[in-house]
Amino acid sequence: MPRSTYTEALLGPELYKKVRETKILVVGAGGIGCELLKNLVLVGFANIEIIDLDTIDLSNLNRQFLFRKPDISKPKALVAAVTARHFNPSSGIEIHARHGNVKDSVNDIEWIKSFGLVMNALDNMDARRHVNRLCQAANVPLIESGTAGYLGQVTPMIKDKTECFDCVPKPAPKSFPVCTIRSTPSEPIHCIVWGKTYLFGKLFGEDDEDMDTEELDKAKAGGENAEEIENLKKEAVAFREVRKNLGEENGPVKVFQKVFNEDINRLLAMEDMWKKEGRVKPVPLEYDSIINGSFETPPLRHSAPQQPNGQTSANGSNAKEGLKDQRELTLKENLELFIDSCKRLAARSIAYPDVSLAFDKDDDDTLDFVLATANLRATAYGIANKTRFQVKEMAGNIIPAIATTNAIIAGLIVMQSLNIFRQLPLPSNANGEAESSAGPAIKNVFLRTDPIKPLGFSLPSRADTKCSVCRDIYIPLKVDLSKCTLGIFVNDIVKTWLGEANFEDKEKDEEVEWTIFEGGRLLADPDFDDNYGRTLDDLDVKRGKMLTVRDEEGKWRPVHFCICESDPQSSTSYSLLSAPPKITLAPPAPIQREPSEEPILLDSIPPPAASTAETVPVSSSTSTGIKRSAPDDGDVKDLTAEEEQAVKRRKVEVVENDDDDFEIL
Ligand SMILES: Nc1ncnc2c1ncn2[C@@H]1O[C@H](COP(=O)(O)OP(=O)(O)OP(=O)(O)O)[C@@H](O)[C@H]1O
Ligand SMILES: [Zn+2]
Repeated sequence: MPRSTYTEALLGPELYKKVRETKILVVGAGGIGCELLKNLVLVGFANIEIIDLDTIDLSNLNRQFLFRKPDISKPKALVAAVTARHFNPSSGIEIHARHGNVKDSVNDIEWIKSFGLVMNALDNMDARRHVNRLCQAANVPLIESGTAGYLGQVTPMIKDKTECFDCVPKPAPKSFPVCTIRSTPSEPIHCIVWGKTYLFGKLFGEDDEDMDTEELDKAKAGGENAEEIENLKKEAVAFREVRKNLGEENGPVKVFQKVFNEDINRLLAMEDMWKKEGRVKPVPLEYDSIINGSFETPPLRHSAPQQPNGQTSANGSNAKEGLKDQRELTLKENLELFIDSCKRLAARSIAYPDVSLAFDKDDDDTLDFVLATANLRATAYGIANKTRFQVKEMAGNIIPAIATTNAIIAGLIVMQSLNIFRQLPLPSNANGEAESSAGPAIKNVFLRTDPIKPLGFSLPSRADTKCSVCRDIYIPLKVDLSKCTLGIFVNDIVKTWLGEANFEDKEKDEEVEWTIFEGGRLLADPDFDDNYGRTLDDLDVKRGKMLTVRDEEGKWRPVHFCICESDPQSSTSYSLLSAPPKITLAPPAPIQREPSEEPILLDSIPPPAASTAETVPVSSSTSTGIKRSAPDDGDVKDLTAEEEQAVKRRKVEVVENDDDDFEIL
């Protein structure tokens, strides 16, 4: 009996038909994407497109199980599609795999409209935002997802029914004041950021004098110590000298001398700096005495176990024990590693003078350099040292990725996709009637570290009426970019076609004045028609971009014309597919979120050991139990100390997750 017999019996003929017929898009073939694709194929989704820009890396293999060692360097999407098909070979499943960026211009509104549902399995904000806007513009339901260690979430986003990805502001990337990083560090992370973004850049990165001055001027304008900023400017100039001599035999020792001795002495001379409460004066490091073992290590500012050899251990472990990368280096070892990694990097800079080096957690030379510099600086400031493993995790912004979490989240995505199919009508049946059936409510689902209640859900919030993504108006515009001028666009499309739209609350004789933007570029306004004679091509308005039209007064919501490929049959330079839309008023004030929109934990919770996708209840029965806030975005979540401990204790498979979203500085 074919596999589909059971699925059809479970889902019922109506839902199963939707599963078979709806074309779906999976964006990302990484940790979640691989699990998801396999699930979709097993359930019987028969018309799948998957897109991923990346190729397979060795570090993906421990959790992206559709890939094997011989697949390394091959496109993820292509390999994932070939492997996943074997999970359900008999059912005529079509998987169209594409190796490319979802942001490519060919992936325009017309393309996204060809899908009945989109599922994101991404790892960065930028791509998520892009897909969200496309889906909102095209009115295609999106299921957003993310994991961070043991945490995860699945969030359906449906235009006019739920909030979108951009309705909720996202936390700004973590950053530290310039002076904390450059002069007064107090935590290991400050030393790591200094080594990775400052010292590394100064010695081996692009030497951008203007950017340096700009950053320092900004810090000064922001109220940071003016004298210190002037000193830092001088320091930047001195670096240029040191950098020139880096390739010489004693170049790295000179760098050490400057950075860990002279610069620290210079800082100590600034008496005022150390008067501030809580500031701990650093101790200059001395090359010779560290090498001959006579250097007296400064005490730690926060008490931590002292090793018999004078070395301190951040975690209390013996400095000589443990796995190679999980052992703390001695001060002398850090110094030797600093000199050695400087030599290796200098040799690379000399061999390829036109290529500026960049920190990469998987590049041993750069990681060794950051490890050694961070620990030397930490020692000078009485801050606990970190192991290579810890520095790699912190400098590489690594959030442990756990295969099981990805698998659970992928299962929940499929459950939610079935809920969406139950709730939403299919485009139309043969008779042109919309098909829909009632079913369990669409929910946001959260995977948490609470062993008693690992799964929680909330009913989706309404869209924020001020959201500039999902509340705006989108119109596909098929246009021959080489023929259509901005003048035609403004006069024929905006003033004439859009001018005939039904504007909410428009006075009889009210004149609307329009401003035209592409992204952040102003192309035209009532007093600026210089570009009218230029074609859209000439103005770099390409397929996949949007021409945004705003009324000068900001009374109505903006209208975005989404540029699509022109119709080859069309004799005109553009074609609009519909009548002008209703132009609604822009909202007057931000809305207040209602307390009832807080996440609610599930009433019936599956036992932790059995918390698989199949055991997640999908009934709409809700509980008014304990309320907890959900992670706003799985992939930007910092693990708490408790969660970090849990990761270590359970010795789960911990793998690297190069999260593009989270930046230290
Ligand atoms: N703009 C984009 N277009 C297409 N695919 C994208 C885009 N941005 C990210 N991706 C893909 O999304 C997937 C996310 O998967 P995941 O979070 O497991 O990251 P990863 O890169 O595979 O793993 P790691 O970062 O730990 O090495 C990746 O395969 C990545 O290539
Ligand atoms: Zn929104």
